Amino acid sequence: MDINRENYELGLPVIQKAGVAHKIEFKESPAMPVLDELLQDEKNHGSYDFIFVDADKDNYLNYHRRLIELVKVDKRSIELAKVGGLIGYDNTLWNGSVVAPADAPLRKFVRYYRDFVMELNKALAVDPRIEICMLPVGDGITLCRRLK
Ligand SMILES: C[S@@+](CC[C@H](N)C(=O)[O-])C[C@H]1O[C@@H](n2cnc3c(N)ncnc32)[C@H](O)[C@@H]1O
Repeated sequence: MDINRENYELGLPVIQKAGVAHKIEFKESPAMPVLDELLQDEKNHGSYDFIFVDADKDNYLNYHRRLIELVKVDKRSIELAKVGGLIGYDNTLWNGSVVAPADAPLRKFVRYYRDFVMELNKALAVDPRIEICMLPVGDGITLCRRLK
């Protein structure tokens, strides 16, 4: 899912070349309502083997709640990721700003999202339902394996 179809279409030739286009159901939409829609269908609960999150950093914790935390819907507790499944959060080093001194000169958008990324990193580090591994590749990817 992506709010911008053009970005999906940019990668589509590679997806087609790999012969996996038939496995993709693209949704042009903000992620949140799509996740909420997925949560409405019981067959999606705890069913996802792998989820990759690479969108608006100020919503990562909201996404995390829908993917792994127990969201209460009609008094039932539900979530999307499978036990044993993986969630990847991209940009968790956020241009290195997460370890920069508070007064470091940062570009405006880097500074704006830094606190959100740091908040996510802290929440993931103490979340007992997952084990995490931060890969220092690119802009940092944190892999979370759902334990329970
Ligand atoms: C850094 S790009 C990554 C795209 C893709 N993962 C890749 O590596 O090519 C971030 C993407 O998030 C999308 N995006 C931003 N806010 C979003 C939202 N609220 N819901 C869904 N997608 C969003 C943008 O349109 C953009 O395509």
